[in-house]
Amino acid sequence: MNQACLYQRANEVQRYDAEEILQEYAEKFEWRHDGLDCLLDVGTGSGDVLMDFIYPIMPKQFQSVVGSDVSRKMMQFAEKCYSREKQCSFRVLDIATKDKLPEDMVGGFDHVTSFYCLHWIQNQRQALQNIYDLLRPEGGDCLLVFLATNPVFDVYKLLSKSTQWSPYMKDVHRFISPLHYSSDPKMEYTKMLKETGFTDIQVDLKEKVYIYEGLETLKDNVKAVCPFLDRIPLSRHNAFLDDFVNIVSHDLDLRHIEANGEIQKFISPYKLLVAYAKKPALIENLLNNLIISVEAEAGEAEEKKNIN
Ligand SMILES: C[S@@+](CC[C@H](N)C(=O)[O-])C[C@H]1O[C@@H](n2cnc3c(N)ncnc32)[C@H](O)[C@@H]1O
Ligand SMILES: CC(C)=CCC/C(C)=C/CC/C(C)=C/C(=O)O
Repeated sequence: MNQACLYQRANEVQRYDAEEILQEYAEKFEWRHDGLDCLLDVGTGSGDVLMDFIYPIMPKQFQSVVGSDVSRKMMQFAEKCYSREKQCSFRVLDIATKDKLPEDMVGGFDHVTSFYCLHWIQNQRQALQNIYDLLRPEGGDCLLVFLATNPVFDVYKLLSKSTQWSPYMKDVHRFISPLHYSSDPKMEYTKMLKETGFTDIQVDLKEKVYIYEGLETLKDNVKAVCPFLDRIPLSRHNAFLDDFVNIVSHDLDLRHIEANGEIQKFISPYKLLVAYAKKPALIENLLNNLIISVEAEAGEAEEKKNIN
């Protein structure tokens, strides 16, 4: 991710989706009876999505809203912009960490949200386990929104094969959504949520299209999120972006030129995965596990009976 201010200026599609998803799913959150809810947002970035769309839906006397991100620069930027807001703080946190989570965060949240972050992570199971552990032992819920597929990943793949850019993109697979090539992202993610211990799972896969109005709009969005630009000498950025646009236009055929031949639009068909799930209360979880093991034993006994 590149400069927080650049990202905040070029995140229209992320903002649009966050606002739309929260309008549809906010009512699913199970707020605490005492209203003293704590929410953690994962992959908060520059903070405007958290503060403009999530912060306003918190209960009146909520206890805390914590933005988190693996990028220290993003958290410093968000801190500078929003630290005056009540009960709001920002933490550096790698949601895919295999290390121990910060002790003061484990089991500390009633709700975890994440918007346009989890497709940056290959180890989805580790991220889900960490999200599960960050929720309270007495239960909580999460709303996770990220890209299952996006043409940008196909562009990255093609660019990584070119002699010019391959030296900077040898690890391109790290930046392609782990569900981009999945035949059934919804089933795959539902299975991962179940295996992590989540219940009341609702996973939706939303087919969407975003239209980038003009070449500079597209290039600004690429500059804001493309992880390879930081590795390429500044003097070659324009060449990279031109090759990016050429692939979009000619290889993927996603450019539309208006009749007058001047205005270019770039069409981005993508699939957004939206997952809501609950972490059951400890006792409920124990009962769930007991039911699962009893059912498994019953199944084995039935199989043995049929064999004999
Ligand atoms: C596209 S931005 C999304 C920001 C904001 N949620 C929004 O919707 O505009 C993705 C963010 O995820 C962060 N990110 C990437 N990998 C992460 C990880 N392993 N743990 C936490 N944050 C991560 C990036 O640093 C970046 O700020
Ligand atoms: C036409 C086309 C290929 C558009 C894609 C533009 C673009 C830069 C999409 C970024 C998707 C992404 C990884 C967003 C994010 O993580 O916030």
